[in-house]
Amino acid sequence: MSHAKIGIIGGSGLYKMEALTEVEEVRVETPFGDPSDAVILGTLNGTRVAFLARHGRHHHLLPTELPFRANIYAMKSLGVEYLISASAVGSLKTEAKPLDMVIPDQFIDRTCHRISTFFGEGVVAHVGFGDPVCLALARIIGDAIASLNLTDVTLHRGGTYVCMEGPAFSTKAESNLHRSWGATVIGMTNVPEAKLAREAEIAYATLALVTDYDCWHSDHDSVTVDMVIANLQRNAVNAQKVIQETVRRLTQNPPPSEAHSALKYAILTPLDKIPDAAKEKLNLLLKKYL
Ligand SMILES: CSC[C@H]1O[C@H](OP(=O)(O)O)[C@H](O)[C@@H]1O
Ligand SMILES: Nc1ncnc2[nH]cnc12
Repeated sequence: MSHAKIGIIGGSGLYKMEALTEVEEVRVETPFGDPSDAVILGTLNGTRVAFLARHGRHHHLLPTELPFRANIYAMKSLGVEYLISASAVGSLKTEAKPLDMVIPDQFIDRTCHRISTFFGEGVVAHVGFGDPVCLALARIIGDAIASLNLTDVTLHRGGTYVCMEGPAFSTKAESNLHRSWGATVIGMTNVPEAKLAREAEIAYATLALVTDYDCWHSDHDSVTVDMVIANLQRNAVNAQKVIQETVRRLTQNPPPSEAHSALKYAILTPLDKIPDAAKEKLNLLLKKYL
């Protein structure tokens, strides 16, 4: 059966993992519809991983259109316990330069058209999200970057990722507002994913690849799609090296994660009052508690 403990969601400019061998393409059916694309199962230095192109391999889905629930459910159904998100981000701080890598440890949610929960329809749950990424996984990604001594890349451990709705980029007023909040980077995708991963008890962390200075920096042009993709392409080989090294470290030493028991005290509805339809739809997430 198709199975992988480690999942990777590749964002803008990272549509494929070149180093995968023994590749198997799986179309996963979920109660939440189709994922963004087929999940690519492959082997990375002896470890089976599941890779998904967040916007589809041909980048046909807007951030608002992403089937976040289907994507996370698909990863869960393949057995994923650790999920690495690779994402293009704009920088909100001078010191985080294009080509740098940031491992955020906080998020600010500015989305307004996303469904960011598996719950509802008779079952209520509130997961803890004070630490929105798995700090153990974040540390491993940071250690992987540090060990590679990548030229022209500065690692920033920690930082706040603002998740905006998009698809238009920010205005200068918004960009300066986000800066005044002390945020480090901005993107359009990671918060719904992180919330759903937490509900699915998957440890989630982000490798944020800086592609631009958004639109606030007087010495740099405002962000354009060309700029994002050009810088991401310059960094795609490095990003894949980081993912490979992270997978190697995770395989050698999979850390305990609080995310793996996130639902333990989160479900409010008495189990015997949860409607059968909801129990069936969410069986994959709820079965260990039923
Ligand atoms: C192509 S620029 C805007 C686009 O890039 C980022 O995507 P991802 O997080 O999937 O790498 C950003 O969030 C926007 O979706
Ligand atoms: N400046 C920016 N704003 C939002 N998402 C981005 N992705 C890459 N750069 C971005």
